[in-house]
Parts: sequence; structure tokens; C-alpha cells
Amino acid sequence: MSKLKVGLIGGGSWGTAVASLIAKNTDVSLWARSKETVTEINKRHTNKKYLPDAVLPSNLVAHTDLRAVVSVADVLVMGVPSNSFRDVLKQLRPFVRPWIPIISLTKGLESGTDLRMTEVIQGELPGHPVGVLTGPNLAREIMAGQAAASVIAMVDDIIVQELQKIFNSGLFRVYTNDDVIGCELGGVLKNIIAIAVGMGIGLGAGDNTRSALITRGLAEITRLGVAMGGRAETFSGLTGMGDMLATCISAQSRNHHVGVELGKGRHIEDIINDMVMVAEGVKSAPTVVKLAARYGVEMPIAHDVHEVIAGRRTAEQAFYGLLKRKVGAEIESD
Ligand SMILES: NC(=O)C1=CN([C@@H]2O[C@H](COP(=O)(O)OP(=O)(O)OC[C@H]3O[C@@H](n4cnc5c(N)ncnc54)[C@H](O)[C@@H]3O)[C@@H](O)[C@H]2O)C=CC1
Ligand SMILES: O=C(CO)COP(=O)(O)O
Repeated sequence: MSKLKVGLIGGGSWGTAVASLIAKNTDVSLWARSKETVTEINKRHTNKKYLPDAVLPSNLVAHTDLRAVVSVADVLVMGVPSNSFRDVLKQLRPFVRPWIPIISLTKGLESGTDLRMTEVIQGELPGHPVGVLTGPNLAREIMAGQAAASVIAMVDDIIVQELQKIFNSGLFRVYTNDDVIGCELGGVLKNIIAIAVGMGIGLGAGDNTRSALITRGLAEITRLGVAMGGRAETFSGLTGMGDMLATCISAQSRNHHVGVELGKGRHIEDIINDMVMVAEGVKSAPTVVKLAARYGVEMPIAHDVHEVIAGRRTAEQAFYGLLKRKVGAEIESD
């Protein structure tokens, strides 16, 4: 059987890292809008802006021509941030072959519609099988050759097993899961908790505080995730607790970094202006707070992160406000 051809859309840190993983197993072409990035990947096998220390596989080929990548792809993998996701889908739609699976790497929600990225794909390209690759996967560590685990989530159990083979390799263990909603929301919602934990670090909080925030954070993202149709047990797995831990404890996490800087008293615009890469939690915080209200779910940590990002409270006020909240039972009964 001939090898599957994968088209990877997005030449940032995670798109490039995932393309490099796929290149171990099958043919992959990466589309990036920047000519400089494409030339650098093809000529020097690096992408220094996003992965400064990494050497990319020599069989990873990049293009600026979207049609060249999409029109031959048996599988499409979307690695652009949520705020350009639909726009890029619209651009590539005319070239997509019928019924090919489309996998999202993106950990954000669409502002305005509040949709998950797999829902955006289903809207723009109805009929294609959709899924997500998500888990505790900091791009730089994976490119440094560190072991990691991830999850490919799709409803169709035959397609998911075929796709598992294109992502899985020695040090990158890829499990399957059929809870697309739970897995996808875990990746989105943990970003906001990572901002909260970072805020605590920036304010000088200790490890007990960090642990409390992570654990209570998990409780609140699970509440929303279950209300939106995910399974509770998904949130204690790699795509929930696993990704929360990686993102909340790592200085490599961009969301954690935003939180630390907010905790030091800096303004959100200044922090974002100094960053080359995306921190999805900043954009999804208002959407998550809106969803929590719609589903009648209490999310005090997300609420306070949103207040700080919106400039209505300082990180210090929010942090100590959280501690002043009424304490209830740890585990709520229905
Ligand atoms: N970096 C990481 O460790 C991980 C990132 N993710 C998720 O992957 C998604 C992408 O993140 P990163 O690659 O890290 O972001 P990044 O900030 O490193 O790169 C984003 C890339 O998207 C491109 N882009 C932005 N708007 C575009 C547009 N309109 N058209 C074409 N290209 C566009 C940028 O040029 C850049 O190449 C995010 O949702 C993130 O949460 C998920 C797991 C790990
Ligand atoms: O999702 C990630 C790790 O799993 C990356 O997190 P950041 O976007 O915060 O860097």
C-alpha cells in the first residue's frame, strides 16, 4: 500500500513539530504563509523563529502554495491559531479532496461563535471526518527528543487507528480516544488555569497554592467540559489533568508566561506585544466565561483570569479575591 500523504497547515512551533513527527512515518508537506519560513525549512532544515534549537528532518518539505499541499493530501492537519482557523479553512476549501480526515492541533475557541475547532471544520467542510491531536505536548521539548504522550480523538474507530500510526513514533506515544468534545475542551480550558497559576507565581505564591489552583482548576474545567458533552474521565487523562500539569508547571508554556507577567503587574497588551507566539488562553477567556454562564457552571478561577485580562482587576486583587470566596464541599453531589 502506498504511504498516506499528510498536508500540515501552519508553520509555527507546534505545526512544525508535528510535521517533524509525522515525517518519521510518512510523506508530509507543510504549508506556511511566510516565504522566509518556507525557504529556511527547505534549505537549512530549521525554523529558528519558533523552534530556535531544533534541527528538522530533511524529508520535511515546506510550501507557500496552499493548493500544492492541500490538493494531494490524504489527511489534513490544522496547526494555525484559533483566530485564523476559519479564514485558512476557507482559503484551502477549494482544493480539499473528498472525505479526507481533518485533524486540529489548535487549543482555542472561535471568538463570537464560541465554537470548537472541530465544529468550525464541520461547518466549512461538512462530511469530512474530524478529530484532534492533543495532550501535554510542549513543542520545544518534543523537538529536543524528550518522551511525551498524546491523544488522537475521533469518533470513527477505524480511521482513528490509521491516523494513530502516522503520529505515533518511538518517543511520542499516541493513544486513541473517542471523546472528541472532552479531549478538545481539555486542551482549550487548561490554558486559562495556566494563566491563573502563572499569576500566582508572578505574585510569589508557593507550591501549595499552585497545587490548590491546579486541582480546583481541574474541577472547574471538568464541570464545564461535562456540561458541554465531554466525559468526566477524559478530564483525568492526558488531555485534561496531563495537559493541565504540563502547561501549569512549565516556564515554556506561553499561557503560563502571560500569567507570570500579569502577576508581576504588567498590562496584557504589553505582554502580548513582546511575544512572538500565540497564548490561546488570552483570547478564549471571555468565551469560556460566556459558556460557563450559558451552561450554568461555576468557574471562579476562569472568571477572575478574565477580569484581569479585561483590565477590570489587578492580578493581586483577583488572586486574593479567590481566597476570600466562600468555601464549600470539595466534591459536589448532583
Ligand atoms: N507550541 C506548543 O507547544 C503547542 C501548541 N498547541 C496549539 O497549536 C496551535 C498553534 O500554536 P503554535 O504553533 O504554538 O503557535 P505559534 O505562535 O508558534 O505559530 C502560529 C503560526 O500560525 C501562523 N498563522 C497565524 N495566522 C495565520 C494565518 N491567518 N494564515 C496562515 N498562517 C497563520 C503564524 O504565521 C505561525 O506560523 C495553538 O492553538 C496552540 O494552542 C498545541 C500543543 C502544543
Ligand atoms: O498546549 C501546550 C502544551 O500541551 C502548549 O501550551 P502553551 O500554548 O501555553 O505554550
